[in-house]
Amino acid sequence: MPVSRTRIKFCGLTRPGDVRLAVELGVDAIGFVFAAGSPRRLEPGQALALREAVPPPVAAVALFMDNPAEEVRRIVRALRPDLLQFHGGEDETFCRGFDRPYLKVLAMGQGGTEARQALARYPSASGFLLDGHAPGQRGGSGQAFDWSRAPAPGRPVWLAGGLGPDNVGRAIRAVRPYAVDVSSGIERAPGIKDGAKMQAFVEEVRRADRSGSE
Ligand SMILES: O=C(O)c1ccccc1NCC(=O)[C@H](O)[C@H](O)COP(=O)(O)O
Repeated sequence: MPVSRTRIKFCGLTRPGDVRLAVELGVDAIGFVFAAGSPRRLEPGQALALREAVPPPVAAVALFMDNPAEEVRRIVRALRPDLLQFHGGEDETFCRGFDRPYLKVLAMGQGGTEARQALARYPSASGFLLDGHAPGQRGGSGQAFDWSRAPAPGRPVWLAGGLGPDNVGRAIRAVRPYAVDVSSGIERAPGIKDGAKMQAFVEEVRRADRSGSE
């Protein structure tokens, strides 16, 4: 039986060495944060150097949270990201306005009951990233949610929120997502990734995929 491969996204990288290690470890996507107030937020010049360290087929993901459209346009022009990720109250018209595929984030934390309704509001979304924070909160919070509440939208689910080497195997078995996404679970400080945790996370995802095919 072929092994189904859970894709991996590392998010909130700020250092070239961490990007190089992520690529060597074989992750499928690397997220760069432009959300205001994030300790992982990048300045455009810094982001360009990091983006250039991401070779195809690894996807460079630009991440926003209610950023003004002109700022999103400027970053898309400069970085040429493969995928956008919208974490705030951005509606379908806004999200599809940058000529790039995008993920819409659904906040699944306490009070996040609108997830299922939200699926129908983003018909052009390439997929949905389910995150553990509450609506209106920033991501990168290390908060998990009850995976049994994960919707099955018929489009790729990127599972996030409080994942790490210790629980990502259980998360994969519970949700069978298209991809898993992690930020604080592979860090020693916000934006400062830990190489050993990065490697352990990838190994645990591969282990879960192998056990899923046995
Ligand atoms: O990472 C941030 O600082 C951030 C700030 C504002 C909005 C979103 C943010 N991160 C988005 C991500 O895709 C994170 O990887 C996701 O929320 C999971 O984070 P964690 O629970 O720390 O693994």
